[in-house]
Amino acid sequence: RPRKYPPGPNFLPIVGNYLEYRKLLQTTGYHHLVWTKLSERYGEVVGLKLGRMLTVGVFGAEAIKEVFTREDFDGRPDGFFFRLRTFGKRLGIVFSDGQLWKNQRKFSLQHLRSFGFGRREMEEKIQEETRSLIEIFKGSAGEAIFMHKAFDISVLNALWAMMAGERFDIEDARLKKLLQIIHDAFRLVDISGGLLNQMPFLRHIAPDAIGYTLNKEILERMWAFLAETISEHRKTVTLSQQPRDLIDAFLQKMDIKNDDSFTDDQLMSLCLDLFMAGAETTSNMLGFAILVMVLYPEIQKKVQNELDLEVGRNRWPCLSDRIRLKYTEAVLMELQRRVTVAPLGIAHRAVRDTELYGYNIPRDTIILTNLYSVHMDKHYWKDPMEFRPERFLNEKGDLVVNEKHYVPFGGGKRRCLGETLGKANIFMFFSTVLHNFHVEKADDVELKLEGYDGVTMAPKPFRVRLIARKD
Ligand code: HEM
Repeated sequence: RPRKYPPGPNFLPIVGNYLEYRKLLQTTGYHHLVWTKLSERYGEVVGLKLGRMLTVGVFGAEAIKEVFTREDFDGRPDGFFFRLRTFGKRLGIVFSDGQLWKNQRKFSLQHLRSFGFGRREMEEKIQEETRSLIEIFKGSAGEAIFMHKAFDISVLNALWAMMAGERFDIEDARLKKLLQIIHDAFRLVDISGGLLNQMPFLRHIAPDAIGYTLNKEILERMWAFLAETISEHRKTVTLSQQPRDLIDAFLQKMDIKNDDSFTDDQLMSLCLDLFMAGAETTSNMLGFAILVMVLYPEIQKKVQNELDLEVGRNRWPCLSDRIRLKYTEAVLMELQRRVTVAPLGIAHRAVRDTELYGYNIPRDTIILTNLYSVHMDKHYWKDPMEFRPERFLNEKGDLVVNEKHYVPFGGGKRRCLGETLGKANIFMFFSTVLHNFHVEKADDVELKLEGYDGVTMAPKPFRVRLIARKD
């Protein structure tokens, strides 16, 4: 153990704490709960060694805020698993760091904005998507339909319009398959990169068992899909025309050659990152949102009453209604708290030898911010397991939130880049579905808010019946 490393169980040779971790995973069922157990024993900062990776878990609002606000922790882990996605190099945006990440984050935000991100155009795109999806739902009204991934393509479309200037048909079989593969990829490992990162040599011995084979297959499919889109752009883009989308803007920047981080491999990696980050989280959250409506019919009724009062029956909800739809907003905030779709956030890395809470953190240690522990803090939330939207409303019915204790999108310089889009999509789809339909349970099985484990939480398959509401 490094000197004054955060407390935790003793390391074994080669495997470190891997075996103990695995045992705890079997009993708790979820990676974030393994860490919760360790935190109960060792405190706010817990130090493990998983295979060859020093990995530190950080718990509670205070300590996590410190990680978010200190530059020492702004890095992302390096290693086999992370490089596998980016041609053996450190590329992309989610798992890159240093100057390349800074340039790419700035570029992405600037250009997503110029193609509508956070603006009226984005809302219009989302509205188009809600209309298409509601049409499809109306076609199957009254039937039992699966909801755990019903929003996959719809939420991706607004992002894809800004990135690639196109939308997908909601029934597009090829894309459905691709998104299924992405869901699978997110279930395959946890955010620390799993065994592929901790003991990469195992891929030579047991490539299937540690997920190497499946991982490669998923990546190859994604690359093939993206290569096609990028090559279409390359054929038609010119330096003299206004860029049509983010891919155009990137290709133009490559031609000017004033920044060597704009390469073919980087374009592919950036698209992969944005596509995956944008596709998985929002869709899962909406799946859970519908699940909550089935689990708590009285909350569903209250949301619908508020929609009828504030929006009326003559038009559909829009983003500017949000400030008046306080209860609906509180339901969505409570949802993000209770589900914490990225329970361990996205792994950070100490970029230099540093300390946290008096413990030494060697350079390159992986830091896992346990966002779940912030949202489940008994002292702060009192009854964290309960689904109670009222905790976000004061006596006057106004929304109240303490940013330190509510971190679904992380914080600091690494905070989620897609927050505005994610929130807009969630609000628009949720409110429009409830404005149009009563949501009823379709099967006689017990439904629970607990989802599949992985990099993100995903709702398990469930079906509902959508019953059209009267105008
Ligand atoms: C409900 C929806 C979403 C949730 C809960 C969510 C949550 C998060 C969290 C917790 C992080 C990690 C913050 C950290 O490192 O400490 C993150 C990062 C990120 N998210 Fe999201 N996200 C959502 C939607 C989106 C969307 C729609 C996009 C699409 C553009 C996106 C793109 C990203 C990117 C690119 C990063 C990495 C940022 C960086 O490393 O600089 N996210 N997100």
